[in-house]
Amino acid sequence: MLGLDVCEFGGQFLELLWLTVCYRGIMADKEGTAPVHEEEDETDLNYQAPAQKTLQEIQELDKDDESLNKYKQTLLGTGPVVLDPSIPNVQVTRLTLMCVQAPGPITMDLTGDLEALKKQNFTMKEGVDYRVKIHFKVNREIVSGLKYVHLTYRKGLRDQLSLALVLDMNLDQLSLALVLDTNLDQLSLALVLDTNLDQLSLALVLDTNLDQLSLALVLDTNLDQLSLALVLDTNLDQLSLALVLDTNLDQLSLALVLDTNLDQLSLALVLDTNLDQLSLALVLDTNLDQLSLALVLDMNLDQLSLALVLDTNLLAEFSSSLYLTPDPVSQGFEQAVNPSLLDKAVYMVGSYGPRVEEHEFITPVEEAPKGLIVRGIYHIKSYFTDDDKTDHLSWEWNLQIKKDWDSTESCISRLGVLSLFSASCRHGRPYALSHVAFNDRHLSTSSKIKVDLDNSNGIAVMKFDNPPVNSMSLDFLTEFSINLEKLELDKSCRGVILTSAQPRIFSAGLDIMDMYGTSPEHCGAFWKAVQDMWLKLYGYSKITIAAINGASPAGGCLMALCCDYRIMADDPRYSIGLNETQLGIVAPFWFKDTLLNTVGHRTTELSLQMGIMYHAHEALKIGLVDQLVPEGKVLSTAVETLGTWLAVPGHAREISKSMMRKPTVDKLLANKEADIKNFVSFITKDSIQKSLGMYLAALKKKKA
Ligand SMILES: CCCC/C=C/CC(=O)SCCNC(=O)CCNC(=O)[C@H](O)C(C)(C)COP(=O)(O)OP(=O)(O)OC[C@H]1O[C@@H](n2cnc3c(N)ncnc32)[C@H](O)[C@@H]1OP(=O)(O)O
Repeated sequence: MLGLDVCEFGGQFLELLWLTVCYRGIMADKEGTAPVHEEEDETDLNYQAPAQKTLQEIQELDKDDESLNKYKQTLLGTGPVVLDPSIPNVQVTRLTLMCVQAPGPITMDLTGDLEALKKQNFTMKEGVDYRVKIHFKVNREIVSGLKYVHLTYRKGLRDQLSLALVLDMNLDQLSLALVLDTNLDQLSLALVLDTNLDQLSLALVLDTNLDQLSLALVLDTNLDQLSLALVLDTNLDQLSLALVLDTNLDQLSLALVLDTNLDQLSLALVLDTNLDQLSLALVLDTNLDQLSLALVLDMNLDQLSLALVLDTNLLAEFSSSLYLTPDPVSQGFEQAVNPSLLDKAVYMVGSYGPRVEEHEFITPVEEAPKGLIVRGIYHIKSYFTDDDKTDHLSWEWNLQIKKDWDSTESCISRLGVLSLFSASCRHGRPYALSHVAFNDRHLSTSSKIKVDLDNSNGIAVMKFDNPPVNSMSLDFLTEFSINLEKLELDKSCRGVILTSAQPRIFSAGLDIMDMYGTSPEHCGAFWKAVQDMWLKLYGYSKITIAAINGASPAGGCLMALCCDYRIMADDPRYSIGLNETQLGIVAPFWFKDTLLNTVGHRTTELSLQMGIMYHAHEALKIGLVDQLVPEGKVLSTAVETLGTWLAVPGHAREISKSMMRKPTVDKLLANKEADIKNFVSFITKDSIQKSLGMYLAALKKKKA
């Protein structure tokens, strides 16, 4: 019966989706002009827009079908929410850089002065994982094929550095020429030294790119003759070095040390001659990120000293105490200073209907670039557009990649919550209050988790408050991991209790809406957030206790299983278990391992195959939970229990925990990417989507 309903429903739903696609054509006529993206490639798909339907026409279709109407509401919204035609149909309100490791949220307000944003730098630590989240509103009409385009330019980029140093001394003559030319791929150095205290010549030519290094050094002196030749040639597999040196006519010493591998080249050249003294030391150290050059020259025919220290990341700042002449072909230098397009990212946002609440779109996880070479300021042009190139919003901003975050204080103050932070400090519970303030102000207009740290005992209580059922959406998971990480770093926190602020439900597990009908990119980002939550919680160094005050299926059970101890409300209405198979999906290996490590092999086998939800007493019997207490005492018992755990020597407890759990954690760490791929390919399968759809429909039907 359910199957039949779902089939019919599926057909209608597909029709609805199709009509939504049709809507594109209409929207193109109604909105503003297209932004000019010079850098954007055009692909003509010869697409013929199907017959157009208005929002009203779509809403009229099958209007007696209740379940279809519910879906229409989800997809299309309830209808226009802003009638005023002077207000744009699509309003982009915020962009947030979501990063678990960030000391505070990185949010830009897009409803204010966009010009001011151009001058503002948003700091990101190199190498961190982040996602971009965009909030936007749709006011009147369905908008289709939304896209977020992100063009990244390097600001102040010097992808070329040229240095020429010419020195000419005339106390019996010394000439030195140093030419250095380097860009990201190539480094060329030529050093010519010529001195006429009865003649010395030195030429050093160094040419290296990522694959090949050539060095030639020729030294020639004629105070009763000295010759030196050094030839070095190396490529990816090979290094050749030839050094010829011989003289003792009034003393000359030369030492050349060259060390290179694919990532690094170090060269030290020391030359010492005593024909009334000349000393030269050249130290060159370069890798793909960095070039350091030190040249010290010391002449003593009435004395000349020269020191040149050059340190550059091949891109940005460099300094020299001597003449620094740009590439003679000044055009090259000019070009180097101008920003150049480094990257273009296009994210398909999708189609959305009018709704009072804001929609949000989150990009897949990206890794911030890492290394000295990439640190610096990037200029970003953002476009919120669609297939028809309507310019819903374009703005510019700067992203600064740094070795580390700005200090917490400056980061928070930049976001305008410093006053809240200091106010909370005055109340003696700096973490909890500042954090709550920070959540209220930034993480979302509706914080999904309340954190309260009691400084008198070091116990933090995290209360899930994501109505109606504390489902773990991408936002929830991100907020959870950030909170957990902050508590881990907070020395005044000694243990964490997880519980729910919602009546009768600890957590309904993963938010099915994040897995049903969403893009593969979204599924990937979502799954990464699930993994991160698990990795953080299962491998958490501090004591964790689950105070399970309600139903706890699937992901809710997993979260409880990650804790060190589980106290459940003794109420027959509440059940707990990994019930994934009941949804037609398979719990991944790390869900299985977490259960296995708690209740043993046989129980896990039964539990997973059957997707069993255990009532509180059964859960206690199989060891899935450790203690049952009346509902009103769940939290206080958790606090008491944590107190007894805190009496155990912390170091020994922590090592024991790690000893037990590390192999399980390592297993996922070693397979993180593959696990994401598996999940995405599994969850996006038609048959799995159908199962999820049926499960959702059954949930709703049960309610009806
Ligand atoms: C390789 C793949 C591995 C994937 C792993 C997945 C692990 C998971 O966690 S999957 C999620 C599994 N969760 C469940 O099966 C729980 C389903 N929900 C329930 O059993 C019940 O909702 C409840 C016992 C938690 C609460 O029952 P109650 O009667 O109080 O509330 P309902 O009327 O059922 O629900 C209210 C509302 O919430 C929606 N909802 C419930 N659970 C979820 C969920 N997990 N994700 C998204 N939405 C959920 C439910 O549909 C209702 O929505 P409407 O008000 O719109 O009808």
